[in-house]
Amino acid sequence: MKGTLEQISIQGITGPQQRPRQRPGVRPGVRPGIRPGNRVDINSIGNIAISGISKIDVTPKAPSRKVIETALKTATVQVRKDDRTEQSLRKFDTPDIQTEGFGPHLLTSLEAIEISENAQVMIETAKNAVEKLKIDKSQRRKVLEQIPDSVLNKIKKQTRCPFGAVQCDPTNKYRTADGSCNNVANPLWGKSHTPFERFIPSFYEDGLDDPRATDVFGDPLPLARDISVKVHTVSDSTTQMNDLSHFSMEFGQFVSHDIQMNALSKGQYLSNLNCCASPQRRNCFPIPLPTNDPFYSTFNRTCMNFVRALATTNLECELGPRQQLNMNTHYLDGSAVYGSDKATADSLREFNGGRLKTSTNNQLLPKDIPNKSSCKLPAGNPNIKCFLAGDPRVNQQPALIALQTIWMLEHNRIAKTLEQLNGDWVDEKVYQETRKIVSAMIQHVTYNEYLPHILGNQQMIDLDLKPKASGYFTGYDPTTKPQIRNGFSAAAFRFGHSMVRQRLAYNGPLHSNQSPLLHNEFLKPDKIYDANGGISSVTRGLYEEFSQKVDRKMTKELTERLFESIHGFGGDLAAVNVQRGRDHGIASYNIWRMVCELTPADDFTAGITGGLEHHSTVEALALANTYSSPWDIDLFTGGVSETPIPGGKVGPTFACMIGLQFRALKFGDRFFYESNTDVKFTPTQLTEIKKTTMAKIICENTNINRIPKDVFRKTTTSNINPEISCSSLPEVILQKWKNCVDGGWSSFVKKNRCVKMRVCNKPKPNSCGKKCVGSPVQFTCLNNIKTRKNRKLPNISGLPNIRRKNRRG
Ligand code: HEM
Ligand SMILES: [Ca+2]
Repeated sequence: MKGTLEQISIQGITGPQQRPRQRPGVRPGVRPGIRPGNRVDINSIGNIAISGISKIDVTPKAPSRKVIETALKTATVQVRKDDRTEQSLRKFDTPDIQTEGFGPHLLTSLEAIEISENAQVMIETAKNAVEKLKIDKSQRRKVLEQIPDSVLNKIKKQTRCPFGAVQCDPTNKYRTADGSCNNVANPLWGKSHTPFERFIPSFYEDGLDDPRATDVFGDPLPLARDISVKVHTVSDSTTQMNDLSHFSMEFGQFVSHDIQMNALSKGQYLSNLNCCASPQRRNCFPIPLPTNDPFYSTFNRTCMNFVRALATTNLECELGPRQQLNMNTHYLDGSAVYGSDKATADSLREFNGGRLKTSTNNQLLPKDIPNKSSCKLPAGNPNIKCFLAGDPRVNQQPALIALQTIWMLEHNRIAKTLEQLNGDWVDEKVYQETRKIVSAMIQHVTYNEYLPHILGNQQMIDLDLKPKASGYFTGYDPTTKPQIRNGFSAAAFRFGHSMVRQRLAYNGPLHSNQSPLLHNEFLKPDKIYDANGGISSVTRGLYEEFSQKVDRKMTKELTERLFESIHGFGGDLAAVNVQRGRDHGIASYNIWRMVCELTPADDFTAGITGGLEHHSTVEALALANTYSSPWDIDLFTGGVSETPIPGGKVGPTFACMIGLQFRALKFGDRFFYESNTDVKFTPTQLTEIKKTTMAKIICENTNINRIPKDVFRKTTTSNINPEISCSSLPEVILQKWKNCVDGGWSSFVKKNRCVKMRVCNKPKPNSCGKKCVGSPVQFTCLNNIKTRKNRKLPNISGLPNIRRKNRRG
């Protein structure tokens, strides 16, 4: 098995100097990889590839302590020098909204920048050490893995590893704001501001840091923009889906914003790097635009800004390849609504009745008065402001604002009811219980409604992703790493970009439709305030329209006009996706096929095993016209252009990667809503949560009163998915949360002079089935009892277990 990967790694991926000039003719027989079902060990998928790839040769010895210490000294000087260069080039930096192509994905936190400052030294140290020993690029990572802990620990101390210990409260029944302490043994797993995990190791040009750049023949890879033009850009309007609604697209983006936000590099004082003006800077990786570019050449543009993601070490702060930082909690935990750290969470709270802050008659998200989120405000209307939510990208476009608003309103609706039901609950209790319910609802809608449409029923069953019709899920596995995987974030889950329509519909075609082009709506909150817009009309527009198919094609609104302020100067999201994959050292498409137990392509022949097996002729041709070898295909490009699997919307490679990620998010989350862990819902509460549908949540929080049962499918006027009355949709009965506090004890009653006992009777029986905590008996007059044996226990009816236990002593 390993031999197979060895061959491929030599021929396909390890470095230009080792690559043959002819096509790699490898046809491995048995492939290591991922099998469906319970045997999947998500954590070890990377190891399969590591063990295979690293056996290329005998691994040279790890650098000695002395080499590493010298490397560290040099690195420290180097990073300081780089810092000075950055200072001197800061004249090129621009503030957010004045930066061409600025979008809220560039809102990097100060915390991320601080983490990266430390990491930069570690990565430079690693590079210096392997260069000093003249270690081949293909073996650098492996060599660094051999460094003994004693040496590593010393370096870690010197460079102050930013991923230090956290204090956990073992009695906390709720998720922490930053996701820490979810996994008791590994409290940092899934915390915000920690690195993305990897399914398989990185594939950097130099083995550690430089973006993937050369093809299997040693020539430069095709330019990201060329790939976008030849594979991803099409004239709009032709590739509608025939079932899923545009709401499916938007929900995907909302889920994406819950589980990940990549920290991108910034210039001095949180301004933006202008990489076209200063490409030599350490985090610049601008996208060249070909002189014959069909669109940008008209505007004489030759370069598109692109900044690298901030560098970090891995969570263990080891000396190794560059990693990237997730600023959000990795868990699917409602962080897009609540925030990914305590300060943000607090800033969004009313601190009254458990509610979240609102604006505009409690109908809209709170306003960002200092305008830190940098959206575009219309002139002459001072009431219109950008919005605030748990995820800073909320203002990116109105459909996202609408969904963010709906979930915030759902929180406040539930909080109000819980407060009414439980007069004795303080603000904190209402907030946390409501947050627990809302996070559970987000998870339920994702696993019950959204994912089956994307992955198809079979993949849901194979990976045990389907919620049970009733009862608990018992598969919580504290050894499963929940973290978002780099390949998922930088490529696979970006499949949703292909579903984006050219136009955003307000009110929907069944109701006086208005459909402006998407680029006109980027960063604009005004329609949300508008009587003709508003969240109801945006939401209706989403389920009354089809989404675009998941295929290689993306609307020109995204590939030519992303966040444009002047026509011709917008961005290209397809090119950015390709460039981001290279920036993160994501392995090429064929490698991921192998990881997923699919046969890699040796040639561009469509539809046959060993060729582009899961591509149609037209898609294969587009790839053949772009790449010299199928071994070079970028993961985003190769994956998004696969023919969808039966019953799903993405091809087999992305279905595998997305499926495994959501499996990790289910099996590795102690707070997963369906899980039978110490923080579980009561059985009756879980039954209620499972009644949640996205349609009902929309009904509850907008002025929509007729809606299709499945908003992920486009509504029709036939009887396939017709609009029905909101009142006919099942309701989550919040009464099941009434007084759901631990039971209360009666006062102690003395029995037989020595033993006191009490009865669990407040309320009686407890309305949500919770027991009293602690022992019903207490021994107070031990001095009256001669020996334990002699102790006479009272005959407490209904407590047989306790008696037996006490007898055993
Ligand atoms: C109008 C709709 C959308 C727009 C304008 C948009 C725009 C963007 C932008 C500008 C980025 C940052 C790219 C980079 O610098 O690497 C991004 C990242 C991403 N997008 Fe979208 N997107 C949209 C919808 C979606 C949808 C529907 C999905 C998934 C179903 C999705 C998934 C992702 C993912 C996974 C990332 C990487 C996130 C990260 O690592 O921070 N996006 N998107
Ligand atoms: Ca999260």
